[in-house]
Amino acid sequence: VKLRSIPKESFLFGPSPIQSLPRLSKVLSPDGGVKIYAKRDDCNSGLAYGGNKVRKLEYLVADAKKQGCDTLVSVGGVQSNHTRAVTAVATASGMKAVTVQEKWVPIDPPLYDKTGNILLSRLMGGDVRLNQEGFHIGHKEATKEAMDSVKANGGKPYYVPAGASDHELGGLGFTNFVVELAEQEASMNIFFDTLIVCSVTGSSHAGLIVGAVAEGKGRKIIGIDASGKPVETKAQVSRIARNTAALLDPKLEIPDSAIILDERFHEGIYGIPGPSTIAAMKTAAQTDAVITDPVYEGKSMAGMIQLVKEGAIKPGSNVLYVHLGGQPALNAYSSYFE
Ligand SMILES: Cc1ncc(COP(=O)(O)O)c(CNC2(C(=O)O)CC2)c1O
Repeated sequence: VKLRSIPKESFLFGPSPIQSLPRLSKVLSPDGGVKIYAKRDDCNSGLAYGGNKVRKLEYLVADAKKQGCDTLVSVGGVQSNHTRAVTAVATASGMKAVTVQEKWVPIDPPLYDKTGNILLSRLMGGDVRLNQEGFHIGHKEATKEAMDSVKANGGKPYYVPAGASDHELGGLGFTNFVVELAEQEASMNIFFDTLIVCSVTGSSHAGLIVGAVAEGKGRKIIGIDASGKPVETKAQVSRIARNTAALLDPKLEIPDSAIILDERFHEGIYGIPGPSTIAAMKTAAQTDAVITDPVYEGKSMAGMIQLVKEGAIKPGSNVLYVHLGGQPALNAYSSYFE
């Protein structure tokens, strides 16, 4: 109830589509024991390829407007989907965007800082500021400088942390995702007992946990770490989940058992695909033409494939792959697919 009373923008087309993946299901569960579907948050909005950040930013942009801000300031890697989404929602809302893009991934393949997400941000007129700072999911010094520069120019900046995650409103988007999912399940007459989601700055995963615990239907949320720093990610997921629960219903307890992060698929480092990521991307693309990216969804797809294959997901399960986006960055990683 409280969730519906919190203001949000309308950046989404409506409920993101739920798609059956029959050929992938057949490959992973030949006896039909496990059925796999995807909820396509990568197709959730007309704003510059949409994705999970657009869903989260519905709440943060409403807050920015309430505060009379005119510029969104945020941070990510060179090929950040998040900073592209911040630029998109700012532009569509008649606001400006300043994005600090750091060297979160220690590689320099052809066109890495010219194509994909950063190209989109520039095309939308974003103020894109590159630096050489390394990866971390926390708050970064360079964003403070960017905030100060906006103020110095008479602007009123609104700070959006990495991934729109470590923010009071960061978990609401994906808590609302579960409400939306339940409505779709009712009309489809199905229940997805297991959700698989990529986890890095953690508020997509955290929001799903809050939604699942609040609805009390025993829905299992399995986060697949892609940060390569699972201790930090798990701590941030836990913190965001508990802060979001407290915001919505002080009596809502998030048990440790609800916070599941599988650390086997990050391939040792954020932002670089390894063999299992590339193989998973090809499996998804070559069964149901589901396109994933080498930084995020390719790693959660690898996680889902392994979890189904090893029998960690019991027969009779309906598994929902939560597709959060990321495809534009593929163009910066073409050298990995030659
Ligand atoms: C396509 C895609 N899938 C999953 C995730 C992980 O989501 P969380 O950050 O909410 O854990 C991202 C995040 N991306 C970040 C970015 O800067 O793009 C915040 C890290 C993502 O873009």
